[in-house]
Formats: sequence, C-alpha cells, structure tokens
Amino acid sequence: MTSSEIVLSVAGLTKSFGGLHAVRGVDFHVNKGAIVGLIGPNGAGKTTTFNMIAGELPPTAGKITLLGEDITGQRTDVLYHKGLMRTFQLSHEYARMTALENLAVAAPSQTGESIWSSWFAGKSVQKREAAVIELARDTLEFLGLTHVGDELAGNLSGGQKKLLEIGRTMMNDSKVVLLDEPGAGVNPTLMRKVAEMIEQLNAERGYTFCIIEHDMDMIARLCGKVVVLAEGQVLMEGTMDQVRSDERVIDAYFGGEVA
Ligand SMILES: Nc1ncnc2c1ncn2[C@@H]1O[C@H](COP(=O)(O)OP(=O)(O)OP(=O)(O)O)[C@@H](O)[C@H]1O
Repeated sequence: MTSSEIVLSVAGLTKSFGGLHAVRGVDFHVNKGAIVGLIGPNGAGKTTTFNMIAGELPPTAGKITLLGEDITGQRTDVLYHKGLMRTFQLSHEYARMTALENLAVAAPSQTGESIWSSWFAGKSVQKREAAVIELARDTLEFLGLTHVGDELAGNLSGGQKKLLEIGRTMMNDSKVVLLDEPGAGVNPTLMRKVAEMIEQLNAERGYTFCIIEHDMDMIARLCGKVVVLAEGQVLMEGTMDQVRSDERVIDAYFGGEVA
C-alpha cells in the first residue's frame, strides 16, 4: 500500500481530561474510498477521537494527517474547507429553518464564509445563491426528502434528521466524512435508507467514511475494516468476521479484562 492511498491517519493520538486518559496513543488509518468502522463499548473513547480529528478538541498528544497534510489541532471550519466533515450522534439541524434552508446554509461561499453571511450581499452572489439552492434541491431528491423540503427541520423524524445531516456533507466537496452513530434513534426502515445513502455516496461519489456505530449489523454491512477501541486504546483492527470472533473484543464488550 502506498501512502497516497491513505486519506486520513492518526498516530499516537491521546486525550486526557485531568487525570482521566480518555484516548491513549491511538493509531489507525483510513484508505481512500474505504468505509471504516470505529467501534467499542461505551466510554471507549470513540467520540473523543472523532472530536480531535474534526478539530473540536485539541489532542493532548499525537498527530492527525489528512491527505498527507498535518492537520493536528486545526479548526473545524478550516478542516471543512479541506473536505473533512463530521456528523453528530444527536443531529445538529437548525430547527426553525426548513430542510432546504438547512442544506443551503451548509454550503461554503467562495470567500470561505457561510453562504448565509453573503445572502443579502447583492447581485454578485445571486447567481451563486441560485446554484446553492439548486444543489440543495438535488440533494433533497438524492436523500428522498423532497416532500419535506419546505418543512421546518425541527418537525422532521429522527431518521429524516439523520439523512439531512448526511445531506449537509453533500453541500461541500467532502473528501472524508466522519459519521457519529448514523443509526442512533432511527427506525429500521430509515436505518436501511441511511445505510443505502452511505453506500451510494461511497460508490458513486467516492466518499471515504469513518463511522462510529453501535449497530453491528450496520457496521458489518458497510465496513471493510473495523477498528475496535476499548479503554482509550486500539484493541484490534480487522474485518467484522475477525472482530466478532476475537476473544479480547468479546471480553471488552461483555465485562472481561482488556488485554
Ligand atoms: N469533556 C470531557 N470531560 C471529561 N471527561 C470526558 C469528556 N469527554 C469524554 N470524557 C470521558 O472520556 C471517556 C471516553 O468518552 P467518549 O465519549 O469518547 O466514549 P465513547 O466511546 O464515544 O462512548 P459512547 O459509545 O458511550 O458514546 C469517558 O470516560 C468519558 O466520560
């Protein structure tokens, strides 16, 4: 494998909160076009790892590399423009904007500001505004949400909010998308839809994903490689079949000592 195939890597990633070592020397990488699962029991350090990669928490130690560039400690908005996006366990929609508006405001403007700030800036941006709205409509269609485009986002179901959150990543030229529990709080039908969207974005648009998810069926369906965290460390990585039959993983999930 050449290093150019790696889009995202973390090395020695560490986060301490006072005396609590939430993440301790984590190493893993994500290849271009892959869907990698990040799993582990509650409190294993998965979300803290995402928060560091996405620029929301400064690491205590370690290095994060995106497309060969050291991005350790860079801000979320800077990373956004480099094509690194994340979604949240609890959806982050603007409840009092429509679904369409939620997508439109996720589009970056040419100046690097949110499109919202240039919304009233005059004719020079009107063409771009129209292009953003068109992209937002196309995105709604892709997600199967056209019928709720004018609905306030706060009124959407949990699953629809998850789809909208994924849709926000489509308003940017995303290279790597970090999905934090895309299946949480979603009914089984919409869960399949969310999984289909992820597969489609991966196959048709070349998105690379790293996914935190407690639903093992979803992980098994989507992920070629799975990284297992326990007590802030990488316990193992491998295919879902390898992970399922590994005694250390079973122990970590069901209460045994972590090796
Ligand atoms: N801001 C914080 N301050 C103090 N401790 C924190 C903070 N954020 C996380 N922790 C602790 O760090 C550890 C790892 O938490 P984290 O949320 O990363 O785990 P997780 O694997 O994502 O868990 P879950 O599956 O329950 O979401 C936990 O012990 C948690 O209580």
